[in-house]
Amino acid sequence: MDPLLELRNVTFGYGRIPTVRNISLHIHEGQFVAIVGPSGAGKTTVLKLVLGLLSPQQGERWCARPSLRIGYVPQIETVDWSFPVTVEQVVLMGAVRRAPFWPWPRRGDREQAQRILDQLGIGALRTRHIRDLSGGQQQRVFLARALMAEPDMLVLDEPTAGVDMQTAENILHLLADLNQQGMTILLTTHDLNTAAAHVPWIVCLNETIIAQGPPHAVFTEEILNRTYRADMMVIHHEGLLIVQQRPHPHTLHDILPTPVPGHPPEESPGEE
Ligand SMILES: Nc1ncnc2c1ncn2[C@@H]1O[C@H](COP(=O)(O)OP(=O)(O)OP(=O)(O)O)[C@@H](O)[C@H]1O
Repeated sequence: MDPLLELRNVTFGYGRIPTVRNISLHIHEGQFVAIVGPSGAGKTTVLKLVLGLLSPQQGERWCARPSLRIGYVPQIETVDWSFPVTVEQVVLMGAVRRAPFWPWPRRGDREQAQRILDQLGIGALRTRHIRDLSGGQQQRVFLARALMAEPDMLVLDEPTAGVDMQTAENILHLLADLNQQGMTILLTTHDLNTAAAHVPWIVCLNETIIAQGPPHAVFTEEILNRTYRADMMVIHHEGLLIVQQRPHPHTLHDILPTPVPGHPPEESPGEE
């Protein structure tokens, strides 16, 4: 089967030096893919190449059809919150994109927005101001906006950034459910453990693709060390894969005070 979208040996740089090199990525219909890698590895850059917001300097972006609709969920940190809008207004912006010549929401659109919000577990927040929501709730609102446009594929930049572990788990679970219903999903994340538990195809990126495959195949110490250029540790526990950076003994030694025998450590100033 042909992929829905492909990057073919793509190289791109913002300046003269390439930011990402020789990226070959196939996204097939119904796939659920996570790009992982350290800060500055080029994850967002690859998403922008997939979205067509950046053009390859070498290689090419190939789409199965020109009408392919991609729903984009940006990093919530990049959104300007001073704009006074309600949850429903944000979600309805997705419908405007779908029918750009009809700027007013139709009753059917309102009902669809409510259905999507209910599906994402935030139906009760419809009239709330977006600024007053938690990070996890805001993330769902932007996911709802993307779904409102009835996309063929969802692209999410760091959907679990800035939320607690439980919320991150819920968001990934929700995306896994959408994928089960047939949605093609590509995301970036720093959260290796949640990705290992929920995402069936992982792309390890650091300027170029170091490896890609199912979590058990790519989350090895060798591949992670090359991806993160750090000493990574992989633990298999009760069927789960747990990834952690190995604590550096010198760092710990530098941080902790050396205890003097016979003298209890002093209490830090300012603490009651
Ligand atoms: N618009 C831009 N102009 C110039 N350089 C940029 C621009 N956007 C990103 N870069 C640089 O390109 C490199 C890759 O950035 P990118 O945002 O793709 O990384 P990332 O893996 O998504 O990082 P993070 O995990 O921190 O979000 C970084 O060194 C960054 O400073």
